[in-house]
Amino acid sequence: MSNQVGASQVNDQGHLLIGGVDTVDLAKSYGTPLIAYDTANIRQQIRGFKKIFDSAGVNYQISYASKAFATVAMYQLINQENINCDVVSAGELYTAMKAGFPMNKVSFHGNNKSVDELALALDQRIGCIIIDNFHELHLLDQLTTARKQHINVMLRVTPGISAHTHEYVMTGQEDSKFGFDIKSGQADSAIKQVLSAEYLDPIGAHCHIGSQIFATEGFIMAAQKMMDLILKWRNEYNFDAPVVNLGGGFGIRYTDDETPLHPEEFSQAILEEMKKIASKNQINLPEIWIEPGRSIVGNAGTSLYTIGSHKEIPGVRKYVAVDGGMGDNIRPALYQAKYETVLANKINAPVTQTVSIAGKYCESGDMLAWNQELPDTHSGDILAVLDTGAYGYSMASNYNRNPRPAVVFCENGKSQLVVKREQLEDLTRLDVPLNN
Ligand SMILES: Cc1ncc(COP(=O)(O)O)c(C=O)c1O
Ligand SMILES: N[C@@H](CCCC[NH3+])C(=O)O
Repeated sequence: MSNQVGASQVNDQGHLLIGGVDTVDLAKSYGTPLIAYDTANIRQQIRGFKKIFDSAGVNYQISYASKAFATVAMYQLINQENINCDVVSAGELYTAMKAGFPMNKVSFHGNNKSVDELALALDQRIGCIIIDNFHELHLLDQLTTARKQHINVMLRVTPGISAHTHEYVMTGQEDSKFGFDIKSGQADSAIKQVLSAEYLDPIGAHCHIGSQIFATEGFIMAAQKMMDLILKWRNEYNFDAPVVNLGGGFGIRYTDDETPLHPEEFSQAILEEMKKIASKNQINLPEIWIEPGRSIVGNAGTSLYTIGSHKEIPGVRKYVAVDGGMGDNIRPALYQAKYETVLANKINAPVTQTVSIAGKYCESGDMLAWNQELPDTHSGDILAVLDTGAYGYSMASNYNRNPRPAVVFCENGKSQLVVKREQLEDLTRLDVPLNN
């Protein structure tokens, strides 16, 4: 059994518990594939990020990067925990609206926001638009001028930091599609344009160096670059940026050999560095924003599947196939992401085999996990893939016309369905038959 499952997560029948709920019961009640969240874990992560800033009494915002997992119930939970969120599309913004999330606590990211998306953000009077490029700056200037409507804006800049992570999720390096480049002076031209735009109210600068980052060094370097930038803006353009947003990217443990930092450690490192630079330059500490996504929901989610077929190639490999796969978790296929699995209905049974977990999609690359040490497996057993809470459901697809799974929240021994399982009729809902 994986070290990631503690004794408190197993009941007398040897079944895995999530938020105190028996996963075998969850599979029976809601069917599989099913993504089950331990919502106490989500709350604990959020409170961990807040703790250090709260005890230091500084101004800060935790803005949940909702691309990691965005559903109505999730925005409601985030609101219960009284933090902000960021969205990257009209779809995420709409979901937050449906959840009754306070629009003044939303910021909007994206490297190619459409006119309609910007207009929706303005209609909703959201808290802040994080401008990514000159095209967007121009569009937003035109829109706000036509409406005579002010909006808070931040500039997303690329600080030129290459964080050690998968190249597809690196974003802070110079050669990136995101943000205004600092080195070549784009960030400076952009702030000048914002300062001369009547209805754009600049509140600061944003950067995001990448995702699944394990060390604090990258964030410390980012803090230095961002503070250098706002000091330059202060000296050259007389603009005192009230906010420095250092983005998200805080790494989590997916496998036993990974040892990520706790939210408190990331908050502490960022706060200390920002304070040090502010005091060295004798300026007030700006409000610090961070945007964790994965680290808020990643470890809280578990995907439950029912085992179906087995295939053993003697001397080569044994495949165990489950009733989901790349449609509900594309990460192994896309990033070679690694996960650990347990047999949820026989968690204490002795390990007898090394198997690889195959999905049901028509792709050889549709594998969920390789070389897993598991007890004997039979069709009908429930397999749990651990730590799938971030970028699993939010990147789900209907490939092969498989319906997307249901999602439940579990806390204090109770479960609540928060996303229904897609039905076959949902798959053709948008199809238009030929008319001749
Ligand atoms: C601008 C921005 N902020 C925050 C995040 C959240 O990142 P993570 O889920 O790694 O914390 C991302 C995604 O990488 C992002 O692009
Ligand atoms: N989708 C990625 C993270 C990308 C973050 C978006 N900027 C993942 O699953 O790891």
